[in-house]
Amino acid sequence: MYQVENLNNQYRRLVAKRKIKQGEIIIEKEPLFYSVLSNQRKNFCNYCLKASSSLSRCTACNVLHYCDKNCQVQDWKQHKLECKAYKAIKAKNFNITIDFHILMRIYKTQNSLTNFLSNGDDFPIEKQQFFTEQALMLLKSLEEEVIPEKMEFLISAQAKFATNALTIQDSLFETDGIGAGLYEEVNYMNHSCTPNVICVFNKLPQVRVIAIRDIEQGEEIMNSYIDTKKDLDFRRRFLKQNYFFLCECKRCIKEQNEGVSFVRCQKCMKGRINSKTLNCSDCNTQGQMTEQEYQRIITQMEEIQKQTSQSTYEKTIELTETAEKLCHLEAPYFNDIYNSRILATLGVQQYKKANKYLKNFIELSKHWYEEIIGNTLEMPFFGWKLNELSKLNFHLDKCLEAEKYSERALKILTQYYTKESCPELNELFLRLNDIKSEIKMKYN
Ligand SMILES: C[S@@+](CC[C@H](N)C(=O)[O-])C[C@H]1O[C@@H](n2cnc3c(N)ncnc32)[C@H](O)[C@@H]1O
Repeated sequence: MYQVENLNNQYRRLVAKRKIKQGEIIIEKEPLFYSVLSNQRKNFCNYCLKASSSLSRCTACNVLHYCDKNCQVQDWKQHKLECKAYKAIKAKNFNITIDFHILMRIYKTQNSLTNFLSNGDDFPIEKQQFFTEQALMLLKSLEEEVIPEKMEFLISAQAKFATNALTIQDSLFETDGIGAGLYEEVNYMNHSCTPNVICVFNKLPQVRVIAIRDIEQGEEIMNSYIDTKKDLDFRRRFLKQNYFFLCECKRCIKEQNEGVSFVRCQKCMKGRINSKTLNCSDCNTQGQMTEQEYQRIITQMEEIQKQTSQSTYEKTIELTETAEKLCHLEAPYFNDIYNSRILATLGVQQYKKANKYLKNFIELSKHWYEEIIGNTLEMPFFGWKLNELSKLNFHLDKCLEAEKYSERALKILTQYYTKESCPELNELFLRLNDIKSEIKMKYN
């Protein structure tokens, strides 16, 4: 279905060997190495990566958490090689990050990750010093001699992990990630801000790379390394700092040349201010806004985006209203702001309002995915949002609506997940049965 192309013997990419239809699974792979993010260790099992509120810790090192004896025994094959070292360094208050943990496993298996790009020299000097410190700490914890070959191996492994690690997501995309892993072949996928595939985790920690739109024969298969709803500045800055390239995808070039228009004109309150010309689309006078005013609005929107996720219901509503005066709803910040508004409204049990907001949110997201990113709506994200809408409608006793949303959600989600591996999908199947029974009772 795909092949690896090697340009100038240094830049690899994945290319479609035939037309790939939207929804087709392109790659399905187990990781070479994976682990839970350090800040999620108390929430997800280090072996099966499933969420649990009753994980138990390895009593010897107190670092890794497991859901049961079986997972602990399975992981012991690897963990026995590091447990003593972790106990020793934990006592010195050294923070065992996911990077350090994976580095340890790479070192212990002596996998030199030959096919993984390292970007070694591009890392800033402070980062290279950090890699050196971590390598020294690792050898010290194992009471091993520090020799140049070992240091070189450990520094290169860290650079390779930083360049190729894939974030492991929960199926509902509710967290910023539960872990990270290194997956062969997936590591050849380059970035685009208008990706044609998405990575999902149906059977943790296995990854599935799935086409989110039709891909033509010869087209490059590309995923996104970042949240595609971020603005041009953010995307380019992040990619430059972490992956050392200037993104020149079609979307970045278009936004760079034509600017974007989502800031509301503060004079007429109707038109849009173009980020390049600072002209309003409605009153159409030149220089409707100064660069400083424009930047102030962007900063304020970023601030509101952060604040709404941790505010009370009243404050969230107030902040959303302020945001609506500053920007049109297509602004990249509204996705998170709207999501917080839905959660806050559900929190105070105002289900009818939440239902209305959720419908608006889906409309808003449609705009993003269809017009800006150019994808279809057949993405898991929409499936889960439709699932939420179905739950809300069922709760509000609107069974016919609930049935319609559940069926649409199932149609999308079964392309990505199986009910045997994804408990949330199984729940959706069961709920649809309940909804259908309720409808039969009501209308027959
Ligand atoms: C996970 S690797 C992708 C595969 C890589 N091209 C290879 O040969 O192994 C990530 C690295 O690929 C390069 N890369 C990925 N996407 C790119 C893009 N859109 N433009 C330029 N370089 C890119 C950058 O060097 C980045 O750090």
